[in-house]
Amino acid sequence: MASGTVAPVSVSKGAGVDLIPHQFQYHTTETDASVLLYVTPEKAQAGLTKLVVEAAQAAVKAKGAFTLVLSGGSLPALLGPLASAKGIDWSKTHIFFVDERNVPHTCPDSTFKAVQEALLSQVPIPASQVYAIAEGLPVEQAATQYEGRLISIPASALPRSADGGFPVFDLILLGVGPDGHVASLFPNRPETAATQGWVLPVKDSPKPPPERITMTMPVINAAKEVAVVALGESKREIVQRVLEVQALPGALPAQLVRPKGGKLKWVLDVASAELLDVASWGEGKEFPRSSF
Ligand SMILES: O=C1O[C@H](COP(=O)(O)O)[C@@H](O)[C@H](O)[C@H]1O
Repeated sequence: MASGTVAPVSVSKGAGVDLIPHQFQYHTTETDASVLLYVTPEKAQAGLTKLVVEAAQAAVKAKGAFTLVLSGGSLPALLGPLASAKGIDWSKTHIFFVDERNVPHTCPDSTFKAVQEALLSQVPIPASQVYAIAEGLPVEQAATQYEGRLISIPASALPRSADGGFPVFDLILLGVGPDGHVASLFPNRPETAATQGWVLPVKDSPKPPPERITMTMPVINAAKEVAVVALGESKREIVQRVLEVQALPGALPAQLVRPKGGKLKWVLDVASAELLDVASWGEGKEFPRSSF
């Protein structure tokens, strides 16, 4: 058995059958993990919207602020419905980027640009609450500056973890690349193995553009909730590898995502879940857990 994994699994079907046709709970020693499997990408998008609204409401009720961390790639295009969703107080919402490309905000590669167009331009969020990467800096400085901005946020809005003093974001939305990378934490790279630091520079990313900044795995794993969103046929192979095949150390960053004491959710649709051995899930499925 992989270290840190504990069966059994309780399968709960029918929690909001329309939006969540199948919800599979995985309980591990570190995190409360589940897979939300939707029949269509549209229903998955609606499920993602609901998940964000619920996290926002809980965070504002608990501490008067909601910290939401976003990824790039295919994720921003799914965020549009949040603009009209009821229940998010944008004046109390703070937006961060789990990783960002070191490019101008006008560049098509900029995650900030994609999120701005899909969501932020549609909602009344104060500009000071959107934590974009600084433009035009060498990537090391961009990472240091981003980390410094996070450190300056009071613990009342962004608490620190008891274990290591990492920021505890309310919700981090991740994508997963075909090689299993999350954020800009790529397989077999030193940034992925980092156990210290909040934000690191990436100078030669295997996926273009080469310069990026990224939050570290300990920051991701300090979050209250992490949702990995993987929709469509192009994700089916990596979803199966991450959820069902224990990788060699360092080979699959997505298998390192285990928010300590927080919740982990995988948001899938039928196309991305097609290669999963769903029939065996009710018999005590374990999440594979590789190390770096
Ligand atoms: O480069 C990146 O890739 C991942 C995955 O993107 P996807 O398009 O395959 O969904 C993304 O999560 C990350 O933020 C981004 O910088």
